[in-house]
Amino acid sequence: MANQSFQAFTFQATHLYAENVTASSLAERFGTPLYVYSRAAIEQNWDAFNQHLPAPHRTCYAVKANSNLAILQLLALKGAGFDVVSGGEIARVLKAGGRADSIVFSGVAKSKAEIEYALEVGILQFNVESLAELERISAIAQQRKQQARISLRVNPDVDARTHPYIATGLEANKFGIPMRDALAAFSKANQLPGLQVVGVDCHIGSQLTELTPFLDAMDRMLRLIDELAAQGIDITHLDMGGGLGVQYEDEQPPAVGDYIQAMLAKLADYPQLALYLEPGRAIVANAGILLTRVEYIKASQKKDFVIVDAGMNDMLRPSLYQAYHRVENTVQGKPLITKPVDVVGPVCETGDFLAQGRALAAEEGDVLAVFGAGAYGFAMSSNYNTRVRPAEVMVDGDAAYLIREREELEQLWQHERLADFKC
Ligand SMILES: Cc1ncc(COP(=O)(O)O)c(C=O)c1O
Ligand SMILES: N[C@@H](CCCC[NH3+])C(=O)O
Repeated sequence: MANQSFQAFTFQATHLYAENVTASSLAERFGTPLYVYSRAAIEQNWDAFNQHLPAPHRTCYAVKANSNLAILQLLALKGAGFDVVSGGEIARVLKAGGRADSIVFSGVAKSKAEIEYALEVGILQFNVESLAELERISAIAQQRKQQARISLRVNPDVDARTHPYIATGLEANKFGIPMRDALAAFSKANQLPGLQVVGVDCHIGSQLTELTPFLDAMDRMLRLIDELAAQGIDITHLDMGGGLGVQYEDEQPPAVGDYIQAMLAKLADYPQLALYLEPGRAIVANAGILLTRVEYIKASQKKDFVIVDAGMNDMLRPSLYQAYHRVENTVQGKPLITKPVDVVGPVCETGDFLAQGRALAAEEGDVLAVFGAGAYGFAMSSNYNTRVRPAEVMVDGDAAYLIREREELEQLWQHERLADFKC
């Protein structure tokens, strides 16, 4: 609960509110499925990081968690930095008014064109994931008569104790350079003419609910920084990535302040080091819900199916990770369905569910809210089954801004062409 002092989505009497607006009025006005975000919640989550991590430290919001332009705009107005993983995300940040020199560029497969683009616009630094990438960036920077600022992402081989699909800090994962090769990699980077080595980077996974894996990884990074100093390579910042978890069900993740203070305490003997963090989920997850309307109720022997108009194409986390998201009727007070309920979508996959085995009150036409949908919700949506992706709305007090129009069918095949078949 520690990270949830502000509750953007609350029941008042029988109705769910998003800030000061009822969820049912939003569903009526904008249609469903609909992602709804709270400006105040995003700002409060951001402020928690910013307040505990003053300059020269930096918070770079991980754009992949939710890349809607209005969300990036809001964070840019608050002075955020950004962590990106593609040229597309760089372009989004710039389009939303973010500063190029606040961008760190992560990711294992940066293309030549993306590196060119990043150097062209003048990003803050590259988080480099392999020796081959070091050489590629150096060569491109040299051709452009530039020096690229780089951090090397080191894989500390620490168990993040999270879902295996979102753990990234084990040697078996594709990310970063193994710890045992790190010294050699830094020494190589230091000799490459197009590079300026500035940092050490690591990111061990997402939805972490304990401090210990972060602190273990940090100890390993600080030992490496000592060894680098002994070799004459001076590091000016340590990027510990993102990964702080949120409460979806009954997890008790550390509070932002405790998480940051524990890390800053480890820097007491390193006055030259700035700490960078790249939170995604912790900024937006609990600042968003997904509204979906009940199409049908279908009874079966052991359980009932509440069939809704949002599917795994709109919200993939339950299907992909068996992730738990709280689901509630936006109008309370109706009797519970007597059997356990699976909330399922329209997509033709058995794995198309938003919730399983729940106690729920629902009738045809009701609007349900899926909580914790602000991170990796719309961002992982698709057009599978030729379904248009949902609209997105940002609520700010009494006001609701449409920040993404619902797609239209014609847009789904606008880049397809009928072939000129010979009959
Ligand atoms: C390099 C990097 N930084 C930051 C993040 C953001 O992670 P989270 O949303 O868990 O804070 C990720 C995603 O896991 C990542 O891969
Ligand atoms: N997509 C994941 C998080 C992945 C983080 C990316 N490195 C989720 O929904 O939980």
